[in-house]
Amino acid sequence: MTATNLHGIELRGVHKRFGTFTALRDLSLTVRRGELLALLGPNGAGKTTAISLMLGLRPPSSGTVRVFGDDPRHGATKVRLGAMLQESDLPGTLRVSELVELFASFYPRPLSTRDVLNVADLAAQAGKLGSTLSGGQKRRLMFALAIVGNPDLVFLDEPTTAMDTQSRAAFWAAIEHMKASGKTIVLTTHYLEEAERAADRVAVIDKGQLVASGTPSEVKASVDAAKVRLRSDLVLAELRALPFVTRAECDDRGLATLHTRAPEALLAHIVRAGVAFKDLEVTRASLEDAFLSLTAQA
Ligand SMILES: Nc1ncnc2c1ncn2[C@@H]1O[C@H](COP(=O)(O)OP(=O)(O)OP(=O)(O)O)[C@@H](O)[C@H]1O
Repeated sequence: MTATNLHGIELRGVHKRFGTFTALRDLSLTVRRGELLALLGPNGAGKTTAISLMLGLRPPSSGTVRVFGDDPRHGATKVRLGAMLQESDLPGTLRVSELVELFASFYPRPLSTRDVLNVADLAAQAGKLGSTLSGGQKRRLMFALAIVGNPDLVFLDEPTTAMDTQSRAAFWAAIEHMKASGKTIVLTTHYLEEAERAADRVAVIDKGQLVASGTPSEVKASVDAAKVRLRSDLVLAELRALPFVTRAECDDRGLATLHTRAPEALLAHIVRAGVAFKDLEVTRASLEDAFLSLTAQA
């Protein structure tokens, strides 16, 4: 097996232009087999465009896209992929189970309709017409259609939008199950706490460019990852001069906020220097804080 084949997906120097507008700029990204990658970015960042390239729905303007070492537009690769896109029209005259069966017929080794309806929490709606489903049920149906072909690689574009708490829990349980069986999953979401919990790696795209990638912890550590709050006799200039401090503020009641990537080292220095302090509070950045900082949306 070559190094390329070890990758589920490999994008190299990908540009995608729509007329004069550049939606993706020099995007290089790999997704390893069996991992869950969360593609994050503000509205219009280029996430859906990137997914459409990985699915082979569109060619890149330049650069290369490989899925399981091959062009995703090849038929042999296509049948290994499943996708749940943001907008999809379905024939409203077919029942849920009929739609699942129809999609199953496109694939060489599909899952059983019964299993898929159970996994997607849709067993109770099996006899309903597609057009009569609620918004959340429609998302669950789209999920069912994405997985019925038993794909090795699944793309899920904002899968949990419109799902209620119970559907969301069922969805994440299904994802865990798919991960455990070795599937590769790429999803986009605006729910960063979900990405933080479920993703092996995240990639943050802003204005068509990759601005960060790595495990959620690595991405958090790439920004001012923690805030240390305390009261001391140090004045603002002294606080700012402390090692490991990237930024510092002080409110009018003397409570200082020190931004740092190394809260432990900063505190060790403060203690060693014999600085007296009280009201200590250390807060780690969430993935949401890192995202806002990376995409300058704060
Ligand atoms: N077919 C197209 N023709 C022209 N511009 C397009 C086309 N498809 C996408 N774009 C533009 O490319 C940019 C990226 O769009 P894309 O849908 O990939 O963003 P996104 O990150 O998925 O956003 P969202 O979070 O809102 O779904 C946007 O500015 C969009 O208007």
